[in-house]
Amino acid sequence: MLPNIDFTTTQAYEYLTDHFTELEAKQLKDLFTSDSERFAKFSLYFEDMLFDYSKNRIDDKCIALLIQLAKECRLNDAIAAMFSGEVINATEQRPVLHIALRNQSNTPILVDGKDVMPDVNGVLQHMKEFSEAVISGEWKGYTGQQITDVVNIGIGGSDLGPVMVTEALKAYKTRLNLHFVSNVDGTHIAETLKDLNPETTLFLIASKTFTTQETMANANSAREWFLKGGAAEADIAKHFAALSTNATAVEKFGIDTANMFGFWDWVGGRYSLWSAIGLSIALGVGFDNFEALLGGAHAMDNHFKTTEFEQNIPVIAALMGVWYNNFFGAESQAILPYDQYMHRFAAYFQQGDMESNGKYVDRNGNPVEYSTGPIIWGEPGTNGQHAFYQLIHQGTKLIPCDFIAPAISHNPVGEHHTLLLSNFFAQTEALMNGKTYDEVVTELKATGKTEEEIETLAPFKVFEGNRPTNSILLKEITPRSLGSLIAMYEHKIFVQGIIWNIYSFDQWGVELGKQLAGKILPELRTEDKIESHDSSTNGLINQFKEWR
Ligand SMILES: O=P(O)(O)OC[C@H]1O[C@](O)(CO)[C@@H](O)[C@@H]1O
Repeated sequence: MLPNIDFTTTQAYEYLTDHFTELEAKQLKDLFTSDSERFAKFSLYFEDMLFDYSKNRIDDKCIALLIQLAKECRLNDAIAAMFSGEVINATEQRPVLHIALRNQSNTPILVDGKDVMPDVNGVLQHMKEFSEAVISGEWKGYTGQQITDVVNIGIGGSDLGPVMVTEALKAYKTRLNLHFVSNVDGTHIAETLKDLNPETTLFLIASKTFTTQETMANANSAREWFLKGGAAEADIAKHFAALSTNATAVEKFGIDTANMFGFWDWVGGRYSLWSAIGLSIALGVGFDNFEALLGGAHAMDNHFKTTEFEQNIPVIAALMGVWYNNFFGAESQAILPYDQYMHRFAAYFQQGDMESNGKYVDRNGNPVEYSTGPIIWGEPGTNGQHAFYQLIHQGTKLIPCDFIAPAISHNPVGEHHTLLLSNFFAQTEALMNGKTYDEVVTELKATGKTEEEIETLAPFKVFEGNRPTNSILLKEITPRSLGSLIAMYEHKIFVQGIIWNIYSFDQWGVELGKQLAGKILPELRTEDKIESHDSSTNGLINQFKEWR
C-alpha cells in the first residue's frame, strides 16, 4: 500500500511556506556571490552525468525542508512498495514494475508469489534472437529477400518511447530503416508506405491492449497493403510481429503467436519501452545497445532505491519541481535538450509526466486543493532559443527549465558542438543573472545612442533574471547514459506523484475521448442529419457530412 498523506498538512510544508517568503525575495546571483561552495553543494554526479541544480531558487534550509517533506510523505516506503511489486496502481489493481524489465541483477521480483524474472528474460531472449536474425538478413521475407524496412505501428506509449530512443541513438543505427506510424489520419500510413516494398518490409504491431482504435486501423491498412502487393495470407507470418499483452486478440488478427512478444499488465504503456515494445529499438540500434539501454536504467534504479535523498538525483529533481509547482505557482516545466538527436525527448515526457501526474483526485478519491502535474513542453536548443525563449526570459510566467547536453557530439563537425554548448551555458547563466537597467544603459551608451534614446529603449532591454534551471550535462549520449536519463525522469515523476498523493500509473482521463469517438463514429457512417448532440456538435457534424 502506498502512504496516504496530504503533503500540505505536514510540518515541512508549513516551514516551507514560511521559508518561501524569505527566499522569494532573494536573487539567485546573490546566492552565488554569498556562497562560493554553492555549485559543489548543489550538484550531483551519477556515472558520466552531472546534475547541477545550483541555479535554482533554493538554499540549504530549503533543501533540508524539501527532504523533510519527502520523508514526512513516507517516500521511502513508497519506493520500497514499488520495487517489491506491491499493487501500487490501486485503481487498476496492478503492481508497477517497469524496473523488473531492466533488472539485470535478476534478483527475484514477485507478483502473486511468482518471480517475474524468468518470463522477462525469456522475452528478452526472444527479442535478441529475432532482432539478430532480421538484422543479419537470416530472416527472409516471403520472396526470399532480406528485410530492409521496419514499420512500428502503435500510439502513445507504444510509439513515443521507441521513436524517441531510436532518434536519440541514431548514431548507433543498424542497416534497417525504421518508420513509425501512430496517427489514425490515413496520411500517416499512406506517406510511410509510399516508398516501401512489401517484400522487404516488416511490420511490428505494438499495442499493450491490441484494441486501440488507431493502431488497429493502421494495422488493418498495413495488412491490406501487404496482401495487395501479391502476398498470400500465409506470408503474413514473415512480415508481421505483435508486441502485446493480449495473445487472443493477436491471434484473431492473424499474426502467428510465434511472432508475438509478450509483456504484462504491470507494465504501464508510457513505461513500456523497456519491454517487448522496445523491439523496434533492438532492430533499429541492435540488441546489444538495447541491453545497454536497460543497463543504464537499471543502474539509475539502484541509485534511486539506495541513495540518501540528499544525493538522490530523481528525488532532488522531483523536489525542485514541487518547489516551483506548489510554492512559486509555476504551471509548466520546459525540457530543452541541446542535442538534435534528442528532438523527441520532451514529446516523450509529455506523455510520461502529464499522463502520469495530470490528476486532480487524490488517493482517497477526493479532489485535491493544490496543484499537481505541470505542463511539460520543449524543443531542442538552439532552435527553441529562436522561437519561445523570449517568453522564458522576459515573459510574466515562471518557467523552470531542464537544460540537457552531451559534452561529446556524435557528429564533431567543425566548431558546431562548441557553438552549441556555448549557447547552453550562456542561456542558463543569462536566465539566472538577467540584465540590470544600469547594464543596459552602459551597453546602449557604447553604441552611441543619445540620452533620450537610451531612456526610451532601456526598459525593454532589461532582464529580471532569477529564472531557475537545472543543467544535466552528460559525457555523451550513449545507450547506457540515455537509459539512465530516462529512468531518472521516470522516478522523478513517481516521487512527485507520491508527494501529491495521486495515482501516477492509471490514465482514466484518456478513456473519455475513446468512448465519445466510439459513439460518434456510427453517426458519421450514415448520411442522416444528426440531432443527438448540442447544437455546436450537431452543426459541425452536419457540415462535415455536407462537405465530405
Ligand atoms: O498500447 P495500447 O494498448 O495500444 O495503448 C496505447 C496508449 O493508449 C493509452 O492507454 C492512452 O493514451 C496510453 O496509456 C497507451 O500508451
